[in-house]
Amino acid sequence: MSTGWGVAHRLANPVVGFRPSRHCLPVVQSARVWVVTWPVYCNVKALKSVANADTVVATDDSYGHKEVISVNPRLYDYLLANVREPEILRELRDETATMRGSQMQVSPDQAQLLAMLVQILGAERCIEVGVYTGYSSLAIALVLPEGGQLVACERDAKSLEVAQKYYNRAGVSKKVNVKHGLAADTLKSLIQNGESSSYDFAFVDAEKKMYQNYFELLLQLVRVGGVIVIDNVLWHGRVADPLVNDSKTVSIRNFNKNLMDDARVSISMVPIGDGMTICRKR
Ligand SMILES: C[S@@+](CC[C@H](N)C(=O)[O-])C[C@H]1O[C@@H](n2cnc3c(N)ncnc32)[C@H](O)[C@@H]1O
Repeated sequence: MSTGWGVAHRLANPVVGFRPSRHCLPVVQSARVWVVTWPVYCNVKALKSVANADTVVATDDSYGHKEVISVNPRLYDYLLANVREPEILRELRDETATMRGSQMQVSPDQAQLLAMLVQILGAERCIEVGVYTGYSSLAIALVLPEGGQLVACERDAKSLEVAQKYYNRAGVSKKVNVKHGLAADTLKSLIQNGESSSYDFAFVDAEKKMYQNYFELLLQLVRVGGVIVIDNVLWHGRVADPLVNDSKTVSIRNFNKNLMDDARVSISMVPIGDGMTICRKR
């Protein structure tokens, strides 16, 4: 289990603050960047007011006076200190932090939630769309029973080399069926193979504009009661900003709206990492 959270992790994760020097404290959270100077950081009163301003996001009537909080850097550090991250995942995270695209990796708290869902479901057959260097897939594979299977879809061979190395090191390579290629093609071929309704759990974390496509294919592959988790549904907060209308944001926004109206699944949008929606097939 890890005991500390290094700069590498902080740089790799979009919701985590990081402290590169004693003189400034840049904080990246939900696409906003603040710079808090060191004297301010050291001033407990000032820090408290920063924390209060950024932590409580709603107490008004429209939320029934419920105090709704947002995760600020200090609180997120606390949250991370309460994640049980297996050593092998920490090592993979450290190695990935030196690589291009490391910010794409799910955060340790997200990986822990995925593993928890797999365990609650008693899942044996899983699919991941978008493996990168394998952090989330390894978190899933580690909790699969002997004989469990994870179909891991990824188009980038170089990333898969790293993932495969860690599957081997963790002793889970028998549980991971790596599919190198376009994820939609892999999912279609599973359906053609007669594997519809045979999967318990799926995690989607690849091309954002393909989310609706992946979802439709996975809905065929997952059994009734099975779960599909979609990452990046809050898209750095851009989905909620009507002034942001780039194609990826619009695509995720439309996907979220379609999901709201989709009677085939129960849904829960969770503000963890960059936002995840958990869908249970009805
Ligand atoms: C956000 S990253 C996945 C991160 C991974 N879940 C983790 O936690 O480490 C997205 C990955 O999806 C892959 N990808 C994007 N489009 C794809 C596609 N059409 N088919 C297969 N993989 C794709 C990218 O190469 C990238 O490695």
